[in-house]
Order: sequence, then C-alpha cells, then structure tokens
Amino acid sequence: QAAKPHVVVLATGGTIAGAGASAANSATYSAAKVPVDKLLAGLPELGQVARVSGEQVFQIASESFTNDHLLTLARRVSALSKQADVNGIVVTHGTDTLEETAYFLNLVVRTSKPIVVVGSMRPGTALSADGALNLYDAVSVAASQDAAGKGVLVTMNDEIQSGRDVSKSINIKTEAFKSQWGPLGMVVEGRNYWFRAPVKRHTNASEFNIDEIQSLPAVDIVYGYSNMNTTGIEAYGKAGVKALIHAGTGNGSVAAQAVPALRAVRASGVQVIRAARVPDGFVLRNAEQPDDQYDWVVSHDLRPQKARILAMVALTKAQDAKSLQRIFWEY
Ligand SMILES: NC(=O)C[C@H](N)C(=O)O
Repeated sequence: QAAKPHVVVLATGGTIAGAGASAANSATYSAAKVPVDKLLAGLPELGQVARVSGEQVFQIASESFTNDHLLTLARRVSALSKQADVNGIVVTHGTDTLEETAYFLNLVVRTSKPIVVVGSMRPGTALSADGALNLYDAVSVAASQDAAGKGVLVTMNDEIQSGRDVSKSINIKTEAFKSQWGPLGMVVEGRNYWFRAPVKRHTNASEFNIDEIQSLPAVDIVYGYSNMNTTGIEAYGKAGVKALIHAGTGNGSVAAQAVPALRAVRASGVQVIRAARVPDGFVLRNAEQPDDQYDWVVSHDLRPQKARILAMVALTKAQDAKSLQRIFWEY
C-alpha cells in the first residue's frame, strides 16, 4: 500500500479550537482553547486520508490577527511547502478574519501544493459542532493532487471555496462562507469534486513572495455612510498610512464632502482605493468618480478587507496608482 500523503496542520486558534460550558452553548464560548494535538487526536478518521502532523503556531481569536501574525504564518507555510516530505498544508483559523489570511497566503506563498484554510462556526463542545467535518474535509483536500495549483482554498460546510473570493457572509449559521462567484467544488466523505478553477493570479503565478517581504505598510479602511464626516480620512492621512481603502456606498460612491478630503490625502502621497460596502458586485473605474483624473484605484470585486490585504502586498513592490490598478485587475 502506498504511503498516505503527509499533511501538516498549522493551528492558529479560533472557534474550531473553542470550548463552551455546555453543549447548548453554540454562540457563548471561549475561542482558541483546545491545542492542536487534542484537535487531531479527537479525529482519528484523519488517518484514513493522510498522515497528519500538527503545529501550534498561535492560539488566538482571529479578530485579533495582526500583520505580524500574517507574516509569521505565511513564512511557516512557505517553508513547509518547500519540504519534500510535505504534500499539503492546512491552517486552522477563526472565521472572523479567515478570508483575509487565506487571501494573503494566496498572494504570497509560491507553491502549487494544496493549502487549505479552515474554521468552524460552533465550538467542538457544542451540539452539531461543525469543526470536525470541516477539518476532515480540509485535510482530505490538502492530501489530494486534484487540489494542487488551485490557489489557497477554504473548506467550510462541505464546499471548497477559493480563498480569494470567499467571505464570511453570515454570523451564527454554519453556512457562513460564500462567494458571489460560487464554490469551486465540494467535499463528500473525504473525496473532492471540482467544478471550476480560479482565473486570477495566485501562489506559484504570483509576482509576490513572502520570502522577500520583511514588513507590510500601513493600510486602513474608512466606511461610507449618509452624513459621513471626514474626520477619519484626515486622521488616517495625518497618521501616515500608505493607502486608504474607501468602503463606499453602492458602486463605491463617495459622499460629496468626502471627495476633497480624499483628494487631499492623495495629494499628500496616500493611495486612495475605492471599494464598496455592498457585499457583492464590483466597482467600475471612472464610474461614480473620475478615478483617472484623481489618480485613484478601484478594488475590482474585492471587499474592503480584502482590498486592504492586496494593497499592503502590492505596495511592497509598486508605488504608483497605475501599477496598483494593474495589480487589482490581475489578483
Ligand atoms: N467562528 C469563529 O471562529 C469566530 C471567532 N471570533 C474567531 O474568528 O476566532
């Protein structure tokens, strides 16, 4: 019998490592409690699909992820991906910022080996906990050659999603992760079934490489709403951010009073990236605002939090708005 593929599980915390006081506690619990060894020991079925080893990288709730956590994790994933005895990598993660980490890894880890990020909506102590099956699915996909070269993936609720496209779109429910472009495939009983593949640049085809990135620039987000004031825009400008994501209304529209404030920060050197607070759809260049004239960038279909990740990565190589816009179209 051929040796099973070796999958390394890098644990970072989240609800998938959470524990509540009673089985009835599906929403009231502490995240990031159960160590990776215990998670894996509780799931002997993993042995049917892979030889699994675990590493505890962090033990935190994902809302507390920082750029330092992103860099540390990506470096570890990159190093493991270069090891001949590693066939696939799974990252267990809280769901709140899982999509940001998945997209970051998708942009900066140069490998074609499967990388799967996974979390859960209920702690393992809850009735109908979803973490065990999500993790079993993640390890199954990471162990499969069919998952190679498809970018960083997310397995939640039986679906295989692109880490670039997927977002946490519902809290409370277990069917929380959605992409407007649909899942790439499904996992059933440890087998993966594929129906589409991503077309944007990722992993092996990326021009970015975590091995060459020492730090990430400051990029923040301002939210658009009726009666919006410009205090946030001005404060971020003064704080010296390198780019500001404007999570605009509708098609990334910008309130009349916010336009001069954004033009002023742009004139001081801050890149302005026009995204939308609307979850789906995409932002068109030079519609709503004259982006060419203002030297602004549009986020394409990336939600503001994903636009922030791409802006940070892009700014490690590109400084002008034209190059940034090229990167936003391609990734
Ligand atoms: N379901 C979860 O994992 C939520 C948790 N707050 C986290 O992101 O760590």
